[in-house]
Amino acid sequence: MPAAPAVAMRHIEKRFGAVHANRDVTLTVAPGTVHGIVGENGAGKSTLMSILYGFYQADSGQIEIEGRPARIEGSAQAIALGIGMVHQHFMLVDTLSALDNVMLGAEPAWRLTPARATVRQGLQALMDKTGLQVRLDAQVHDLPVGERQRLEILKALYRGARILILDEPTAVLTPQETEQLFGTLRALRDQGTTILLITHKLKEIMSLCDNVTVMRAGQVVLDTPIAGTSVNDLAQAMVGRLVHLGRDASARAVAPGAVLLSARGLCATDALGVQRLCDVGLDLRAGEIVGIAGVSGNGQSELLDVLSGLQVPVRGELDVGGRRFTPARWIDPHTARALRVAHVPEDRHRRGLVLPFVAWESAVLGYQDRPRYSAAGWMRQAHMRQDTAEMMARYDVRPRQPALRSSKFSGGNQQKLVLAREAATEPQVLLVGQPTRGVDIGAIEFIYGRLRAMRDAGGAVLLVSSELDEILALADRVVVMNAGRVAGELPIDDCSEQALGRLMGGAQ
Ligand SMILES: Nc1ncnc2c1ncn2[C@@H]1O[C@H](COP(=O)(O)OP(=O)(O)OP(=O)(O)O)[C@@H](O)[C@H]1O
Repeated sequence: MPAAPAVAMRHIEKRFGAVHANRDVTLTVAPGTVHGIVGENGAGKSTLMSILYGFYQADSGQIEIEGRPARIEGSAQAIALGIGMVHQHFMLVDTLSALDNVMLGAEPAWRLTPARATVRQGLQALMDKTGLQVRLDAQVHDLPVGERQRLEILKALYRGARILILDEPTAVLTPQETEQLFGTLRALRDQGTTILLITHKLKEIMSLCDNVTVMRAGQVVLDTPIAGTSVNDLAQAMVGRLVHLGRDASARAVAPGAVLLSARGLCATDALGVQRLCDVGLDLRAGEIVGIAGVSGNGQSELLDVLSGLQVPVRGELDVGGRRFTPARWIDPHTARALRVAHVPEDRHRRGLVLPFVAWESAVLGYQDRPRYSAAGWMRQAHMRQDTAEMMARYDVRPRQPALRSSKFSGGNQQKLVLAREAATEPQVLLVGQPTRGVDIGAIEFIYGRLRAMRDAGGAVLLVSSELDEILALADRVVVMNAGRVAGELPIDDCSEQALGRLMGGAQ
């Protein structure tokens, strides 16, 4: 007799007010397999997994775990059933050590906290078995993202997870960290763990998963073994049409025009005084997209921060909008906007939006003192709402509700809202970081179209992305950063993954 499914969710229904997030969803996951869940932003993937983890309760439907009916009313019950979840935004306490993070909340209610030595021993054994290496005594805020994620997985396994849910685990990882994670997940699967993986990266689904479920508008539209499908089939099932994400050869930029932004000799340090940018110079011309490639953490984020006025460099010069800035009087975000320099930040939660604000408030952030939005000290809310509704229609932000809190939109829809806001002022220079992180392929195609349109209208776009495919699809020339310096620059026609990879690794 075949083993019972590790997870069977049947006829799951979930509504949030008017939003029908899950409609009659049935999902069956075989034990010891990696099961992918894909779908557009807002398709209902996170909702379904949150129901499985007890974070939300379904309005109706049944759940069976390893063949037994289960009522999961909270994460404690999910954990008791052997379910673990690694969220997109990690649930760790930054100021505690890795070891303390595992101990926190792991103690059973009926007895005292287990001794540190016992937990340490248990974790060490798990690390040896799974290859998930974490420095247990380091404080979480000192750990790189990949190591924090390993800690989250380790924490779930330590609590006995046999079913592991990962929500877009690679969105924040470098390609190397992604490879490492996949190695671990394959090993865990071979040891019998069942893995549910939400991702927007269809190549990842093809390389890692045994089966995949595609969701669209709250429903399951395809459920298939990987062997019977392809990236194109999945894309078509997700968005209902063919998607083109490659280079758009027919729409190459005309020859670039005047220099719109010029930076020279930028040097910047972080809060601890460590040098992050070292003598970086850059010109952005009208009608070009300049891609900044590099392994994350090599100065790209600091470059965006310095150019957008969020950070003052220790040395360097910036010419933009007919003005020159030096560290004594550096550009600030307000001035940047006045000079038609817009910024789509890498971290939409911390810098792009104010999550408790409703969408129409987030959609005018930074622009609220424009005459259209403020008169004699009063906010002109009607204009803000009206413009937000138009932005939402133009950028297909779903649900189209300007009065919904920003936090209630799915990640991809939040991203579209930020981009819509920054594009609304028709900037001359657009500084954009990780524009499609967590965004579905249909929306990626749309965002690529918007960025190209801004370039074709004579704007200059600086694109920082950790996705090499994205840079190759969009950029007209590519600047590679390594250790805070410009390691080299290549016109797009000379860019191969190998050539870029060499520069990213520090070769000249
Ligand atoms: N707490 C909530 N209150 C109101 N609406 C919600 C809530 N959580 C989710 N939604 C809505 O339910 C729908 C499904 O959202 P969900 O987060 O499950 O999508 P998703 O497929 O995971 O999207 P993404 O890929 O962007 O993360 C969306 O329309 C979302 O706005």
